[in-house]
Amino acid sequence: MKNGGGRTSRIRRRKLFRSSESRGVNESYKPEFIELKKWLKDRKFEDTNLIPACFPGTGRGLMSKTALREGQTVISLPASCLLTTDTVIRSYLGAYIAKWQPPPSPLLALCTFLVSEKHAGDRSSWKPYLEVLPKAYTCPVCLEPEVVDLLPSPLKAKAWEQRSHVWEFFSSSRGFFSSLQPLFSEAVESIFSYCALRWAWCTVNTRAVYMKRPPRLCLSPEPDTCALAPYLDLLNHSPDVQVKAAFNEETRCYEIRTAARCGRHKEVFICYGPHDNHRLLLEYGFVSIRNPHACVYVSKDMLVKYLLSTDKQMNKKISILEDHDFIENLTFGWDGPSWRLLTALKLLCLEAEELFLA
Ligand SMILES: C[S@@+](CC[C@H](N)C(=O)[O-])C[C@H]1O[C@@H](n2cnc3c(N)ncnc32)[C@H](O)[C@@H]1O
Repeated sequence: MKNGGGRTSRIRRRKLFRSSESRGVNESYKPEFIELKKWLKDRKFEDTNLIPACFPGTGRGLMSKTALREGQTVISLPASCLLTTDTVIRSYLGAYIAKWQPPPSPLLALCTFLVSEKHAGDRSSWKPYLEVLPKAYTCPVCLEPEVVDLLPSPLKAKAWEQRSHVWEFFSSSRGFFSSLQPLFSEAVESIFSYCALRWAWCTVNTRAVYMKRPPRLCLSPEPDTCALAPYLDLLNHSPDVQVKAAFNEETRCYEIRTAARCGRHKEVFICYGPHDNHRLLLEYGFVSIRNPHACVYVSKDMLVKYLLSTDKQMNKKISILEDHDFIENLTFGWDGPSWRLLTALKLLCLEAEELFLA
């Protein structure tokens, strides 16, 4: 048909739409990526099959230059490119960390290094990496309070918890920041401000890869598991892909292997975990449209409102659920109610005599 309303043209349009959905615009010509590639090369990173690109659905990410086979290593980043607590302790901050009591946490060490290097600007040997990091984030801690209040519960409560957690992280670190004054000509309060620390916290939270480091006496005993991996951290999340990601002790590289084939000029994804959209927004500041883990939360208030308003055993039933940690994370997913929700509903629907037998 010539008017474009027929079946063939509908199929063609659908195909075109699908391919344009994943088609990225090459960004490797941008000065910040040219500098980053040079910096990585100096640290023995061998150019990969990937190039930075901007995608209509997911924003900035990495695109395959060639088709990728199943099991192929897509990126292999030498240890010298990774930013870990080892990097921080070996730096000018090491002596100050070693002196400070109680010892700073691994997270505080990483965040302090990021803020300090960002402040150093052109003098920082990490400048090419810092230049490609986002200037701002969209995690709830960065949103206006009025926007946080529009989030659905229980995400709203978790978002407020995140804001107090980051504020507390900042307040409790002020003493340590003061101890760094000899390193700077400006007042540390203006360098290690709340906004600067929040930016560093979001950088680590949204971009770090998992890499377990042995405990160190100069750091607090919290798990030391975060490493910043320049360039590799441009990979976006898809709930549908499977990859193998780990530090290879033999090659001394952090490696990512595909578990399935990937076409040429397609966005290459990794999976950040089987997260629902609440968790993705909270931890990474985005939601995934076709998320198989998406779910709707059913709150205690909703259960009480629709099930129990006339039930004389209501308080007892609710307290049983609370005692057994069954009042939170009750969800409906694509397949219907979760096992937790069904279990809670079964208990809430028991007759009085059944409840005493239970
Ligand atoms: C590890 S970084 C990935 C690279 C990032 N897009 C960038 O430009 O630097 C993680 C961040 O990328 C974004 N992101 C990751 N996967 C996404 C997706 N499927 N859709 C939209 N944004 C995504 C989120 O902002 C997330 O916090």
